[in-house]
Amino acid sequence: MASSGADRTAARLAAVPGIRRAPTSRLEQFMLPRFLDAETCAALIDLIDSDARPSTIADANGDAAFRTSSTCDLDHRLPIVIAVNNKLHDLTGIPLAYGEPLQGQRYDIGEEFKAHTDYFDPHGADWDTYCAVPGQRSWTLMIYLNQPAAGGATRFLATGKMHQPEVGKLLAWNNVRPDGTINPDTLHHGMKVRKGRKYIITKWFRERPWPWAAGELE
Ligand SMILES: O=C(O)CCC(=O)C(=O)O
Ligand SMILES: [Fe+2]
Repeated sequence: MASSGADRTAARLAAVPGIRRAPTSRLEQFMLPRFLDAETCAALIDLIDSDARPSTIADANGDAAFRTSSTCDLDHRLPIVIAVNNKLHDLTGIPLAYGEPLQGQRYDIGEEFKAHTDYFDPHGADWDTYCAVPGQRSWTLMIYLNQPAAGGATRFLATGKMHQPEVGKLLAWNNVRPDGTINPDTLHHGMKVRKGRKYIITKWFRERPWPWAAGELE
């Protein structure tokens, strides 16, 4: 089977001018300021506001307050979404076919996404539903679209680092280890917004191609 190339993404990212790698061997994680320009971020915020629904999680854990944000499925046929997807593909070297549809997330005051990992539990009840075809998630690419007046940092528990939202800033991390097993050291917390609103977009790549309909990515 053709590989997604995700195992080469860390080396590729490490060579990007201005990128910073987390100084740890526990996970592959990077931060790149100003990956998207302010105009693109503002346009994405408008799209998210036009079509947001309550966020959900796989393998429900009984905590109704675990993820309290809103989610927007961004229409991949829109020119701006095509442009952002292409940029993420160029950055990671992972072909577009391996990406889930791009999503937007919005957090109002008091909303958060408690400490979690983005991979699916291979033994969890929802594995077949979400992973039978595309397989496990590999890389997460997350971009802050704005800077809320207070709160909304993303905290990685393995590094102790709190990443502050800034317009266009990108975070990237590999949810699996080089041997393909899940990496629990990717545990992270989208912390409560204290003032204002927080907007991000997220792109998750998979081990195998996403079941896009024929011609959908052209
Ligand atoms: O909002 C954040 O800072 C984190 C978001 C996140 O972890 C996710 O969407 O999986
Ligand atoms: Fe996450």
